[in-house]
Amino acid sequence: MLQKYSQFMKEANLIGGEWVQADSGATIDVINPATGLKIGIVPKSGRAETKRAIEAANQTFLSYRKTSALERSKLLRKLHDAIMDNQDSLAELLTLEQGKSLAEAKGEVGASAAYVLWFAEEARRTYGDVVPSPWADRRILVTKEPTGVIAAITPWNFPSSMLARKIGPALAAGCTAVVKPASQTPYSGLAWGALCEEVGFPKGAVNVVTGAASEIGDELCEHPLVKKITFTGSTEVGKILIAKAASTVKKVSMELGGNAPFLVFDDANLERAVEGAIAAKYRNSGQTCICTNRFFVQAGIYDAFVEKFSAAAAKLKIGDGSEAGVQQGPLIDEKAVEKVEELVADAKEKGGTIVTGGKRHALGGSFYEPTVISNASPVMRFMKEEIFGPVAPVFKFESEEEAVDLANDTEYGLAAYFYTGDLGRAFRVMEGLKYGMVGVNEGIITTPEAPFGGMKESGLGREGGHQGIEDYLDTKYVSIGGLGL
Ligand SMILES: NC(=O)C1=CN([C@@H]2O[C@H](COP(=O)(O)OP(=O)(O)OC[C@H]3O[C@@H](n4cnc5c(N)ncnc54)[C@H](OP(=O)(O)O)[C@@H]3O)[C@@H](O)[C@H]2O)C=CC1
Ligand SMILES: O=C(O)[C@H](O)CS(=O)(=O)O
Repeated sequence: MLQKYSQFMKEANLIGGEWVQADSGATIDVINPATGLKIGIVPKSGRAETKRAIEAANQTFLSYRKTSALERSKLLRKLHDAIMDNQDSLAELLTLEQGKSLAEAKGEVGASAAYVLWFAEEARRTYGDVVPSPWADRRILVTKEPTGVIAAITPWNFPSSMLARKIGPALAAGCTAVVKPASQTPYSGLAWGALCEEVGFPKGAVNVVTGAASEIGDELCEHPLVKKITFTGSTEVGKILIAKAASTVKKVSMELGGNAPFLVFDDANLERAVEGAIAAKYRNSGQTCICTNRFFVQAGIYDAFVEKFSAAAAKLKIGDGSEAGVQQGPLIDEKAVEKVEELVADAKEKGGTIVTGGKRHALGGSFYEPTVISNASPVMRFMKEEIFGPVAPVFKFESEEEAVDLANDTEYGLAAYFYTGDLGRAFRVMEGLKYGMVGVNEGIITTPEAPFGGMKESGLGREGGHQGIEDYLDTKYVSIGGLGL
């Protein structure tokens, strides 16, 4: 029987409105992480195809930039509706290539639509200014104009919603885009091209190329017609892109790695804290940049928290994300599991206690048991390294000051969470944490209305909120004389 997702499973690249193969005919296999089986292929494009995509995007930009904000807003609303009308198919495709549970995949597709709807509204609010002139015979205007062709490079962990946070504001502002999805999860990115085509965005507005990351990346970073690079992925790759983008002084938005702390104070609501901890740790099998990486629990509540938290983790249903009721899918690949195994072994060598999990799941492949490790200590690699897997080290602390110092002891600054029932403590800790996003008594905080982004080496810029469209606009100051005033 034809699977619902097949209509979106594009085994081609979208360049200037045409679905094409790589010039060389080379392809990349796409693997289902739950089964290890090949689900399809995509073109292995390189610099030449990327150059053509950039030129097509620029040709379309010359006319698309002149569309009215209202026109762009209406197109984005149609895109929102198309995503929601196809939510089940897009979610099936996402689970097939990324492995997350269908429930989480549907949630991610819903988030994609929500970001598009938000930017459909923001499109009509890119206000400028009329400034009181210091000259009686002149008038001063400040206007906002679309930046131009933007390049979007996205990771495998949220292959749909990461694009929503880039394509949404770009199209809202009047920009056009060249997209490079992650090679392990290309179909959700290619589906964006199909959806934009379906709702009537002009050919060349959104171009999607798959293939050799460094080749495509180099062309995107070096081509003078690309005016902005927006990237979500590792800090390591982000630094490469920032350096390469400097050659043509491109704007950059970077959503990079994280090392989220999760503080639980003695005065916290324990049930609420455990519920938030499960959500903040095990979403997408721990493979999100804002998943908790380090739990810090005050001494008075430590044992009770570890007991309840590990019991809840042990109950999570592991399996193929396409199966009903599954809460935890596989990790993205064997390399990801090996990294998790290294970090767990390091913790055990340094005195950590495995309370639950701590090994590969009986299902085999890249399935790993939800894991809780007590007696965690700052000498463990968890303290500095992003786990990107379903492993929760729980550290103990005594004082509020110690907790905030431990939480801030990292070069990252993306998301942080803490639970307390004390209002004064809430403000002291919120203001003391050096993170771009803070959850207070909440473990899930992402929403289109709020600016998503980090401090320090977690990145530059914000996605979502009214801030999210600013990076796709150029500010122009106009001084008008000769008016005979
Ligand atoms: N701050 C945030 O919002 C998020 C941050 N992340 C971070 O990303 C990491 C996990 O995601 P992962 O996909 O492995 O990250 P990577 O940085 O390895 O890859 C992200 C994207 O960059 C591409 N890429 C890799 N090397 C280059 C290059 N030299 N030039 C251009 N593009 C390149 C990849 O292509 P290809 O797939 O072909 O290699 C992929 O599309 C973690 O550190 C996580 O914290 C992830 C999601 C969100
Ligand atoms: O890639 C990620 O980790 C996402 O940014 C997490 S979220 O936006 O889905 O919360």
